[in-house]
Amino acid sequence: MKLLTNLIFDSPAVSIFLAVVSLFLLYTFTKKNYSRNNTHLPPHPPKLPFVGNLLQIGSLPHQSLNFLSLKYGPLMLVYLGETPYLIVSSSDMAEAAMRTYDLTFATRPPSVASEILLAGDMAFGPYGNIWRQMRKISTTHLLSSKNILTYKTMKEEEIRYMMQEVKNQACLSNGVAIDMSKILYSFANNIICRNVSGKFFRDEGKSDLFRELIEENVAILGAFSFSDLFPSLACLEGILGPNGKSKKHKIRWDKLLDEVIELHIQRRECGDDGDIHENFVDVLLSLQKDPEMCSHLSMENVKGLLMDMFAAGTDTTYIALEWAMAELLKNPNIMTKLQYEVRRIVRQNKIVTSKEVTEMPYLQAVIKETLRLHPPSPLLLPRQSMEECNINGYIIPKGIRVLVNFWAIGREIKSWETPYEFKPERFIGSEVDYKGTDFQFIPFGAGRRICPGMNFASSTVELALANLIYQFDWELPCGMTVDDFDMKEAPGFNTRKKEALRLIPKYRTSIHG
Ligand code: HEM
Repeated sequence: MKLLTNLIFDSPAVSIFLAVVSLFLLYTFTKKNYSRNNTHLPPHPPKLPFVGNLLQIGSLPHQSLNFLSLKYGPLMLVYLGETPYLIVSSSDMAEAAMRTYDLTFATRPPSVASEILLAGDMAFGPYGNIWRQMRKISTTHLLSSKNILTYKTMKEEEIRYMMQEVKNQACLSNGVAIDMSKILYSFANNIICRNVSGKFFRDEGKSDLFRELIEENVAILGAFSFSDLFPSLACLEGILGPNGKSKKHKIRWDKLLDEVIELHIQRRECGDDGDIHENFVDVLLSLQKDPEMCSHLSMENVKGLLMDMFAAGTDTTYIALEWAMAELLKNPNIMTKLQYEVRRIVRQNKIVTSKEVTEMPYLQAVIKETLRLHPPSPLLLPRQSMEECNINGYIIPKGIRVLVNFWAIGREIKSWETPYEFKPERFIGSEVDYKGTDFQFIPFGAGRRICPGMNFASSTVELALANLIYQFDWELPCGMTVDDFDMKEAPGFNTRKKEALRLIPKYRTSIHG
């Protein structure tokens, strides 16, 4: 044997022959492998080594991705750093991903920031038993239609607070425009604080701290973390900082939530459980005592769920309200039509009630149109494939991260006539709804990860908007015309308005007596 190897390697002719054969085999093998792995992948824009397509993504990622998809198609790969993302930009492709392959795409990709910050939560957690259990708790005990009816009174109370705030600021400002963005943000924050903590949340005096922490959450979770984009350099994250920032932030959240939970435990021990069914903390503490439930609901899960409600519920509600008001000011005819509907139905009261809102189809159409043009989560929340699948002839590899660009889908010419126009009438007499079955309109997502706060959010936005336009007439700041009114989005992964919404509210004396 030794002789044979010596013969082969000692002979120049044989060596050359072997080298040529090896090179040929290597070439065909790599070529075959390369094409097997790549020919059926969705197309992608040309990319640079290491940074991939990052330089083609501007400060409004959903808009940059929409622009790229017009060239590369509704199913394309984009390399954000080293990491490939599947970008879904049409209703058909969204339906394939979120209905046909609902289970395949039911998980969220791991992310260092969310793993630190939202350990034990549901919204960013992987698909599996823990997620299923928490999802059941949210949909059955926190956000079901029955629960939402229970929250009706507290919502109406929070509306009264907001109206009073508008009134106070209008008095103080002496006819100068007031910062409505601030007021709407406080309202959205207070609604969630109230639901989480109950009627005592104002006495507890934590809402400002919650607001500060939520703002920081948006900054941390709303950006790609370094190690998500460059997994090969993940070890640098500790040195570069974001990791440490998430850890410090998590400590502040833990301290705040521990204090709130402790206050509730003490209050329950003193027998003061007046609104026990009306706040998430008490509901979750009761469930923990339930023998069937306790093994599934650790304190970490309770805190994770509470953080989810803040993180997922505050900004989104505020953004929807802010854009609805902005579009109404930009389109005075639509404002007049909506005011007419609201004021026709509500004649006597000082406040529009949740019941009256259900009789206002144009109001609902205005909100739908707002969510179409200004979806608060334009790329929904990221998903990840749990196995390889085939969509539209393309191989979608296992483990790929997925972003569904609803900002693009809401402007698809094949589904929406004059898609860039704000036209609530398109929803009048139309069956199209955001419940997750009409894939041209999925501002709350679809499939098993659809937003569980959808009904809670829509009833809050409807009630708030109806009251704002029922109780006040609105004007732009002095000297500003509709054409000057800024409608740009702020940079980032949500669609906050760039400029604060500054408006002049005018009381309707007829209802204020
Ligand atoms: C206008 C307001 C809102 C919008 C537009 C919105 C939108 C969304 C979207 C797009 C998703 C991802 C769905 C998917 O992956 O298919 C989501 C998930 C979620 N939302 Fe909302 N949301 C809103 C309000 C709320 C509220 C008020 C709450 C709670 C109080 C809430 C709680 C959640 C939770 C917990 C998840 C994660 C669900 C899961 O992963 O299983 N959302 N939301």
